[in-house]
Amino acid sequence: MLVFISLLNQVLYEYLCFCDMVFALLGLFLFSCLLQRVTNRSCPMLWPVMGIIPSIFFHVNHIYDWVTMAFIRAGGTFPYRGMWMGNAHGILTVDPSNIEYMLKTRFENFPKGKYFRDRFHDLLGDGIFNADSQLWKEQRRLATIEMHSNRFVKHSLKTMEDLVQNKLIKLLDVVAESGEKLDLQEMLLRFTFDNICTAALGVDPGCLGLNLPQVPFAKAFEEAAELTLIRFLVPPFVWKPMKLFGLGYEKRLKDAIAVTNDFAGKTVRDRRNELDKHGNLNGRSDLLSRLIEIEQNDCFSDKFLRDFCISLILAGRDTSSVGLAWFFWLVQKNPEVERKILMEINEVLRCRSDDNEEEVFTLEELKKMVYLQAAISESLRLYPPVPIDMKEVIEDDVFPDGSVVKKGARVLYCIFSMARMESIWGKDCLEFKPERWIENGQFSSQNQFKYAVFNGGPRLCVGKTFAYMQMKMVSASILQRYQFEVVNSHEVVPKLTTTLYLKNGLVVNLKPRLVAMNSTT
Ligand code: HEM
Repeated sequence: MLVFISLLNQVLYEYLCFCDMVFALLGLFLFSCLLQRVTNRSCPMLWPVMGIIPSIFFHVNHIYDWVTMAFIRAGGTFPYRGMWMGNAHGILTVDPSNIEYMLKTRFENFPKGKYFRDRFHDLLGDGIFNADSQLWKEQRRLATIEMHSNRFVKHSLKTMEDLVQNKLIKLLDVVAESGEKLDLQEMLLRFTFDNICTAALGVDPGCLGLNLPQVPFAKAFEEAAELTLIRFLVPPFVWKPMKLFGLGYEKRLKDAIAVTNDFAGKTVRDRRNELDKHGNLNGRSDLLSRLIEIEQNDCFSDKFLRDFCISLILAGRDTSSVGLAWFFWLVQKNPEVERKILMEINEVLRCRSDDNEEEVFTLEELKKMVYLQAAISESLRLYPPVPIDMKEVIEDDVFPDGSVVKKGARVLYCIFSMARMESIWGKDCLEFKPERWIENGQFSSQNQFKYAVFNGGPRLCVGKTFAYMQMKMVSASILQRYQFEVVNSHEVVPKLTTTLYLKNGLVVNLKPRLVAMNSTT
């Protein structure tokens, strides 16, 4: 009996000790939460052990709205921390002076960094989109010279004209005639993939065929890009062994990257053979051919050329199509803006000489479309294709607003939320208002760091001119010919990923625009 009582005592004692420990931990937890709330009231909660993760988890269904409110409450910048031992820490900001400091003033201290590079290296290698320092500098120099040359501008305009006239319009005619619904975003994604491949590689993959074919290169590219993003969600101690042993999604990623590399690698080899055979590539103006022609003493390896092209395709593939999809949605919701765009197109067409039978627009005509440019810029402001971006910190630093960052931290800047800050865009920041881009009848551009849609500083998007030309050509050609209506029950919400896709696409009904273009409706 005595033994039994002493055993019971022992168990009771250990139970009470355990309860004490649980209560002590709970107390500590509550105390840390309280301390956090008291000392950092205006910033999102950083939970003990889990950091900001529970806050994100609670708001995941409306994360953009939540983070925007968090910026407003915090005055533009707040600190974050990931899971204990995960080494993720830094700040989130929408403050234009911080962004200028990071992207321009202290550019060298805020590279893309190892975190980004490690995850993207299998797909992008050392391509411009994934490189820093010297490796980046040389590619940037080449890209800037070639992409802004008259030859490339003419070539890209020609590729856009051909695609719009011979494929996009034909496809949309068929759909409009059939009366079937159409996912406009899907169609635009196909368009921009064909367009960037033709411009960069000189090869049209044919995604915009009338039967909307599954193109293995396009499918593999899309899969490789999507699966790479999983590496940002799972910790390295999970994805690295999976990669090593070829398990799960890492196996699919490896296969998709192999298809992508084979296609791009073969294109590089074929082009070199063509040069050997004919002695020049005069008939070709795509970027790959230009680089092969200007290189001296074979200084670019096949891998360098392949990586360069793959980076360019990744950067120019979905950004403008996603931007266009949001643009069409906003225009449909704002008939007055649509009316003004049509008036402008009409005016441009009226100036054409009688013998101009062109079905698409010339560069000069696109340049005249000031209101369209303003409407596109305004739609990119509200729905930036790259909604959030990130840089790594090399050395401890202090931002203009006083925020301190430590070496190894990461700075995230939320371009989506910037558009919704009264402090940046004024009281009407939430309105779709192309007029804010027009001064004395001319397009008036905004400061790069307030409008960071195309990034800013030395790493400003190198495809910006291309993107505007493409978006103006496509939107003017479509609006000129068709009326469209987003189907009634269709839910338009952003997808949670690094590019701001419409989660459910943009499903519309198309009708030929019967009203003559010299009318304004
Ligand atoms: C609306 C369309 C576009 C938007 C909003 C956009 C936005 C951006 C942004 C935010 C970056 C910086 C990314 C970073 O460093 O983290 C960037 C870089 C880049 N973009 Fe674009 N882009 C667009 C279209 C294009 C197109 C069509 C091309 C190619 C023809 C292109 C080529 C590039 C390249 C090569 C870079 C890397 C530049 C560098 O790191 O020096 N972009 N773009």
